[in-house]
This record gives sequence, C-alpha cells and structure tokens, in this order.
Amino acid sequence: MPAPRLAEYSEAVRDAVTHTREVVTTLHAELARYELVVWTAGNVSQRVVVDPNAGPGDDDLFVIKPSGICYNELRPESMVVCRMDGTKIDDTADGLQPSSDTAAHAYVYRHLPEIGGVVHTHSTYATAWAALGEPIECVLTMMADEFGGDIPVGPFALIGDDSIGRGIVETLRTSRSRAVLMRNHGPFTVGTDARAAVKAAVLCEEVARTVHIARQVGDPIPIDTGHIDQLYERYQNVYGQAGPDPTKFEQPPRGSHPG
Ligand SMILES: O=C(CO)[C@@H](O)[C@@H](O)COP(=O)(O)O
Repeated sequence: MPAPRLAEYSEAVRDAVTHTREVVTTLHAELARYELVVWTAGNVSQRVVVDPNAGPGDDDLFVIKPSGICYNELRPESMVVCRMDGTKIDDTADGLQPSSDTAAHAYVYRHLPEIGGVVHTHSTYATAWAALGEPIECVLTMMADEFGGDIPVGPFALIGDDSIGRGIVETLRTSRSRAVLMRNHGPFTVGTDARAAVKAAVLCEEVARTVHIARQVGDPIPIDTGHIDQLYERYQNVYGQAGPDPTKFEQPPRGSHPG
C-alpha cells in the first residue's frame, strides 16, 4: 500500500505542518545568526503537533531541513515532512531529500516521546570538545541551569542510519542534559520543541567556549551536586516569566537530586 501523501491528511494536520515548517525555517536562521553553523552543516527538526493534549504518537510527522541546502536558501516550502520512520512524505518539498541526519532525528523522536525538537550543529568549541571525546564538566551556573550537570559525550557513529540516534538516546538516558557531544562529530541538542533545542545549542556553544578559556588559565572549580540540583530546579521552574516570583523561590532540601 503506497504511503499516504500530505494531501490525504486532515486539514488540521496540514495546517500544523504549515506552522511547523515556518517555525523550523525561522530557527535555522537562528543557527546562522548565532554562528553555530557554516555552509550547510547542521540541521533543525520539530515534531508536528496537531493536538497538544493528544501527546506524541507513532504516526506523528516531523519537519526537517532538506539536505545540502544553504541556510539563506531555506524556505518553509523547502522543509521536508517525514514520518517517524524517517521516510519522506512524497508530495512535500518537491524533489528535495531530507537531511542526512533524518534517521537520527527520527530515532530520538521514537524513543524519547517527550522530545519535540532536535538540533545538530558543528559549532566550533562544542565540536572541539567532541573531537577530544571529553565531557564538559559542570563548572558554571549556566551549565547547572540549562543542562543540570556535565554535558556528556556520545559514541562515535557513522551518519545515515540509526547509529547516531541510538548514541544520543543511550547517552541522554543517563543524563538530564539537553546536549550531547557526539564523539568526533559535534553537538546534538533536544528540547520540548525546536526553539528549546536551539536554545540548548546556543548555550552549549557558549559554555564550551567559556570552559575552554578557563582551562587555558587554570583548573575550573566543579559545582557540587547539591548546588547543581538547586540551580537546575530554580532555572527550570522559576526563571524568567514562567514561574512565581523568582526572589521567593524555596530552594529544595540539599541533596534532593531528582534523577
Ligand atoms: O554532520 C553532518 C555531516 O557530517 C550533517 O549533519 C551536516 O553536514 C548537515 O547535513 P544536511 O545538510 O542536514 O544533510
């Protein structure tokens, strides 16, 4: 039985696809604006959410960048729509093929249902750490806030099949980090949506650079686990306009590590 074409999906799905393509196009421009990518390197995808109350499903779709297209040429209509097995919905993006990392993104969506966005970059400092195969130790409050601890390293994996996705998922199962440095390759980040994953990519490069600079001068001082937990809880629950008055946040009892 031939795979359904986008035209055969409901109007609600097609409207959600249109919105997701616009979001993913805008966020690719953010990777370039923050200088996290050069030429065609890197990619962004987002799960297509039709009913936020329905939760993720195996028949979800996701939108991802076409392979090898420069960032200034990306348009919503060039974004490729794929199924959760990574296959392309044929009547989308004309003859453009999806990113070479599509299988990796699809694997993450299938195995981490809470994830709604995936980003991959080759940002300089984070990729340098990936070349060393060395995790970035949690020595900055920004790392505790956003990553809840060290930024881990994932295994070396060839591109094009489930290997990278499997490495990302297996690494993140033992870490609450939203970033993983795939060895010899570069950072992959995840989030509840693509914007959260792009934020994680921006902050991953920022802390990779800062910790590298600190290590040129001396030995950065690790933050203890209890303080990492307190910083992570505050940032994830109160920071910005998301929570109650940040000046009145009750610190959780010491050592109450959530993981
Ligand atoms: O990391 C790699 C290749 O090593 C790819 O993600 C990167 O070049 C972008 O490829 P796509 O243009 O998304 O196919």
